[in-house]
Amino acid sequence: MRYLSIENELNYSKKRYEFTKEIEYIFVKNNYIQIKPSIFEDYDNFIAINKRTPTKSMVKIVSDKILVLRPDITTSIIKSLIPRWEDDLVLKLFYHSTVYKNEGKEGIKEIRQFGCEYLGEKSIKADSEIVNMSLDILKKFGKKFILEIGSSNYINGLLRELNIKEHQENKLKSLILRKNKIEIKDYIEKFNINKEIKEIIYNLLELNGDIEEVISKARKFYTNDLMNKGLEELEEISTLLKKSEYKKYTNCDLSMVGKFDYYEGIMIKGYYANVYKEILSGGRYDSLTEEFGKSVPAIGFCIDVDGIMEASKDRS
Ligand SMILES: N[C@@H](Cc1c[nH]c[nH+]1)C(=O)O
Repeated sequence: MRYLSIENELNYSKKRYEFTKEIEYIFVKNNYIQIKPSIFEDYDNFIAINKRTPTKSMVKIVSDKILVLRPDITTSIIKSLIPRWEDDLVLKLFYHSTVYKNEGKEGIKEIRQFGCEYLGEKSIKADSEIVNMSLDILKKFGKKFILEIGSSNYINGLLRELNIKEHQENKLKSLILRKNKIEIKDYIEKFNINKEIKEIIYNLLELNGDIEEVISKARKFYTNDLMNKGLEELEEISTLLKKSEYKKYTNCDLSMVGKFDYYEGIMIKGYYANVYKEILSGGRYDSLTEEFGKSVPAIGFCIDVDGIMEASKDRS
């Protein structure tokens, strides 16, 4: 961010400080404990787990081995806690930290994040708390917002049917992420894919809207076991939302692709009408914990602090 003057920069810092206190308050009120994640990640370990993160976007440091300045805080927390995990532990953690991204000519971007992780709780109780807390935060800082809900199980189950190579799947995911219908169609034309599956992929971007309607629309198409699991998880969330005043601020998007590959279950993304980018993102990621030796239920999300500040210009 470029400031006009020192005075402007200080005003911005002051405002950011006040905002961080307000966000912090929401986590503390819900019994989350603050932690300070490590700034460094082992480069090889990180890319082995997060295959879709472009290596050129990482800020590398050469010491005895190659390290990176953390591109993701969730990976860093899980790597540190899971090897010491004791059965039946339930932890609710939050952090206020920075992730680093190498943007080439534009330089290194420091992205200030707030985030939380709810670990050790498998049941819908955790999913529900995370969805509600993300909506509490979105509501606090702007008038027009939406929480999109997707399912990694649904989309991964669908892509599994294509039987394509990992790099081809990643390419397709990036086209879906950009919601580029024409390119998606052109790309899958090349493969020898069953007609029914092609039909779902062509219609994937339309599987978007009211959660109940989207689930029933998706059920009319072919589904495999993983896709069904995804729809069942969404049904649970949908049942909870029915009773909530927040339902009108939610939307289901079955074409949602997570920023990271570790999601396994529901995914969420939060947007404000007056900010062009995603402000909040997260989801369930139990499988990431298995990479570090133990299967622990895990769900969380992060918020872009500067994005929240931009959105709040519209705050009532
Ligand atoms: N670390 C994720 C957000 C998240 C937290 N917990 C789960 N997901 C991100 O940066 O987008």
